[in-house]
Amino acid sequence: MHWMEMKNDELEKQYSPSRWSHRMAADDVIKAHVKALKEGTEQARSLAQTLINVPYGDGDGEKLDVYIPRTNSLDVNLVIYIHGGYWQFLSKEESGFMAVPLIDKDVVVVAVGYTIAPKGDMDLMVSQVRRSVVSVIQQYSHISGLYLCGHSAGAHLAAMVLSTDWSQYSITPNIKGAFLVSGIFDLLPILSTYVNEPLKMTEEVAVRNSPSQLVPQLKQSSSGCQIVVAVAQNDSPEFRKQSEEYYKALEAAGLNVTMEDVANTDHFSIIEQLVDADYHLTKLLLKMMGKS
Ligand SMILES: N[C@@H](CC(=O)c1ccccc1NC=O)C(=O)O
Repeated sequence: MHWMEMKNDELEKQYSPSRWSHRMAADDVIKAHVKALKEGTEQARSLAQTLINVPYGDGDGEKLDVYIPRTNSLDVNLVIYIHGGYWQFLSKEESGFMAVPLIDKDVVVVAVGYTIAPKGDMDLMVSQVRRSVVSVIQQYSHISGLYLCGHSAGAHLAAMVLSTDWSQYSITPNIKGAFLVSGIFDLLPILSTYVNEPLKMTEEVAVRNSPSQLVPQLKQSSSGCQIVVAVAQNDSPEFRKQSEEYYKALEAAGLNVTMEDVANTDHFSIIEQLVDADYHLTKLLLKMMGKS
């Protein structure tokens, strides 16, 4: 069924990822998610050299964390991770969880902070992640490749970075690859749901911040980027459709894109498992960077 034909309670259910997990009750899966991300981040902070709270702008909350490998290699890749949480939950403080297996392969991991709603609005968050990427490139100009990874709302923000008209910025980033994990690429369906309560997006805001509307701009700005659209087997039908349709639009535009339907995962485990070096998506990310 198309989202426009759904009753509001069905639409809200489709956009409540926790209600589709096969592992636990809705409240428990969110609690377990936050716990897993926190513990993973603590582990990474204890094992890696870190730079915490590096500013990328003058605004409140415009800070990022860097997880640094112990290496003498000249071939160092960098992954910028953009956290999820419906643009209203989570922060960079629990977003370093995937650093350990990457650091082991000489990859620098950056976890970006941005101003979640209700303090921040959609335009601000999009502007922040774009500026964070510019700042990282300016500080780490010697890296051999820049990659993006985002989960859920963070996959939306990563897709918005790929869709940037960089003429307004001081440099044009060369993003080699992007992992868009369980993302939302069309914001119109959530306008009438609880998700939009703190965001207070108007239709105009939702349209200008929807990657699905910006595929021609992405084609111009990120034609060389290798894009992976990953979705969980147990994501809701609407979430699965969002990924499928965005993948098809990128494919039709001639972009280098692949779709990964990750078996035995839900909206939360699909990203939590990046703490594990043997997880399918960890291996795929390292393979993309030529590291295995
Ligand atoms: N109402 C949402 C809540 C949610 O998405 C969420 C809540 C806390 C932390 C992260 C979340 N989502 C994805 O990262 C849900 O049903 O899952």
